[in-house]
Amino acid sequence: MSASPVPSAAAAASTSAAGAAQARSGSSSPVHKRARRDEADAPSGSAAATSAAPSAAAAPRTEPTKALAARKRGRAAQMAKFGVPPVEHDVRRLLGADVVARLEAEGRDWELRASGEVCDVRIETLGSGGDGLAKAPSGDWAIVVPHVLPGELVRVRWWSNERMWSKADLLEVLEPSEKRLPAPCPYFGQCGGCQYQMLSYDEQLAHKQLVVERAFANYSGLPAELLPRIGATLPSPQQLRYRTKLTPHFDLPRELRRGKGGRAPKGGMPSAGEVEQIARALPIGFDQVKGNGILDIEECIIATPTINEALPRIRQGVRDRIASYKNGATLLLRDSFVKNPAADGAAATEVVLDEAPAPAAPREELSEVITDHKAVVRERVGKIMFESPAGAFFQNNRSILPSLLSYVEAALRALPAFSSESQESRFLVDTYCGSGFFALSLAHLFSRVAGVELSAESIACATRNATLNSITNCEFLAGSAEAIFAKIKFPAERTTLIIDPPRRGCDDVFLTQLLRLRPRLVVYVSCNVHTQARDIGQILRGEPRYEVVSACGADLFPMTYHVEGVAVLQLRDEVPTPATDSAAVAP
Ligand SMILES: C[S@@+](CC[C@H](N)C(=O)[O-])C[C@H]1O[C@@H](n2cnc3c(N)ncnc32)[C@H](O)[C@@H]1O
Repeated sequence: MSASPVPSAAAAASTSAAGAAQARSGSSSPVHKRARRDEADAPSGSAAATSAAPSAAAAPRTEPTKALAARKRGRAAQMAKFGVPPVEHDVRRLLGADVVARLEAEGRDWELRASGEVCDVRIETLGSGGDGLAKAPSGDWAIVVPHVLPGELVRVRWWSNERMWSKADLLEVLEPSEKRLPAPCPYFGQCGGCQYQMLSYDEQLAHKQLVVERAFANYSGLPAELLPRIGATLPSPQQLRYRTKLTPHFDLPRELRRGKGGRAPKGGMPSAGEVEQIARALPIGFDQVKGNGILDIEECIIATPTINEALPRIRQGVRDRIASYKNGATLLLRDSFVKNPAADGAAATEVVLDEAPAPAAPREELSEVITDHKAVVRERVGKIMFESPAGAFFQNNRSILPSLLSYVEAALRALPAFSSESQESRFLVDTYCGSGFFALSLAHLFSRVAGVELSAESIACATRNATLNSITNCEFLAGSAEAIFAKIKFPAERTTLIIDPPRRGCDDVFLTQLLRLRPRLVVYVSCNVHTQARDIGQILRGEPRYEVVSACGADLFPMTYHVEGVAVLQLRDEVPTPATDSAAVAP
C-alpha cells in the first residue's frame, strides 16, 4: 500500500487542510457542533491512520428514540418531495439485494454505525450525487466519500448515520486512480460546490450519461425493455468560467447577533476595532463539504471572469457593513450584458462569446455584475437578447445554450411528425417558460407560440423580450403551468409541448391535463433527472401512448455532479387520434 501524497489539490482533503478550513469557518449550528464532537471523540488523524483497521466496522450503538425518529422524519420529508434519495439506490446496488433484504428484515437498516471511526476502504463506484461508494469493512453497510474515484484505496473517517450507509470524510488517498488529475481549483476538497475537478472532462460526461440511465432505471417505473436509450452527454464548450450566477453567503458571527427588538448582543456591542477584526475573519463563500460551516472563497473558477472581478469588491462591501446586518445573508452576483456599452462600459468587462454570433451582433460584448434582485439581467443567446429579473430563473451557463437549442431543434426536425409540417402549421406550448428562453429561441420554427409561467415578473420580461427581438408570434400567460391547457386553442396533433419545471418536477394535475391535450410532441428539459424520469415514466404509462425518441444529459454544470436532462417524446402512431383532438381540451 502506497501512502503517496494525493496527486491533486484534493490533497486539500487531508486533515490539515480540512482543519485550516474549519478554523476559518464561522458556523456554530447544532449540526456543526455535533460533527465537531464526533471528531473530538475520534482518534487524531495520524494516530488513526496507523491503526486503521477492520475493527472500524463498529458494533451498533443504541440511539435515543427521538434522534432516530428525527432521522426518519428527515428522509420522509425528502421522499415526499423527490422520492427515494438517489444515493439510496446507489447503496442498494452496491450492497446487493441479499444484504439489503437482511438489513431490512432484521430491522438494522437504521442502525447507528458511525461515530468517528477511521478505516481504509476501496471505492467501488461513483454515485449519482458525485460521491464515491465503498463497502464498510463489515460488508453490510455502505460508506459514501466525497472527491474519490472508483478503484481508489482511501482512508476515511465516518461521521454520519443514514439508512444503510454513512457519510465519511476523505482523510487520504492511499492508492490514487490512474484517472485522477490535478484539480484546477485550490478549494477543491474543502468546498462543497464542485465534485469532479479531478476528473477529465470526457469522464465527467460519460459518468453523467450513466446517471441519466440510472435515473430512468430507478425512477421511471418502466420495465427494462422500455427504458429509453440515453445518448452521449451534450458537452459544455466552457468547462471553467461558465457560471453567470454566483450566490456566496455568510453567517453573522455570534458576537454581532442582536437579541429581540434589536437589543445589543449578549456580551455588549464589540468596539469598532473588534468589529473590524471580526469582519476580516468572516468567511464569505460556500458550504464546506462536511457541513462544517462556510468556506471563505476569494475566487470561483467556474464563475465568469466578470463575476470574479467583482467578487473582491462585493466581499469587502459586506465586511465594511457587517455591523449593520441582522442575520447572515446570501449575496447575488449575476453576469449581465451591458445594455449600452458606449455609455456603461467603464466598469464592465469584455466578453468573448464562444458560439458563432448572429451576423449583425458584435463579436465581443461587455458584461457587468448585477447584485440587486429586482434589477434586470441581460443575456444574449444566438441572435436573441433576453432580459430577466435578476432574482428569477435564467439558465446559468451561457456557453452551452446554443448547442442545447440546436439539440432540441435537430431532435424535432428528425421526426416526420414535425418535419412533414410547414412552419405555418406547427404550434408550440412552452410550460414553465421563465423569461421565454425556449419559446423565443424556437419561435422561428412555429406558427404560433404560447408560454406559461408562475412568476408574473418573468412573464412581463418574456413579453418584453418578444418585442425587443421583434418576435411577433408569441404570447405569454402568468399562472400555474396547467392553466395553459384551458387557454390554448392549438390543434393538438400539430402541437409541440415543452416542459422545463423546477427540481421537484411536474404534479399530477399537470401530467393528467397534458395527457388529455395529447400534444403530438413533448420536449422535457429538467435540472433534476430523477424527477424527470419519474414524470416521463408516468407519461409513458398513461393513455394515450407516448414513446421517447431521444434522451440525453446536457452538461450545463461542468465540474459538478449536476446534469440537465433533455428528452423528446412523441405520440405513438398506432394510437388513433379522436376527432375532438383538433381543439384544445378544457379541463
Ligand atoms: C427551471 S426554470 C425554467 C425556465 C425557462 N424554461 C428557462 O429556460 O429559462 C422553471 C421555471 O418554472 C417556474 N415555475 C415553478 N413552478 C411553476 C408552476 N407551478 N407553474 C408554472 N411555472 C412554474 C419557475 O418560476 C421557473 O421560472
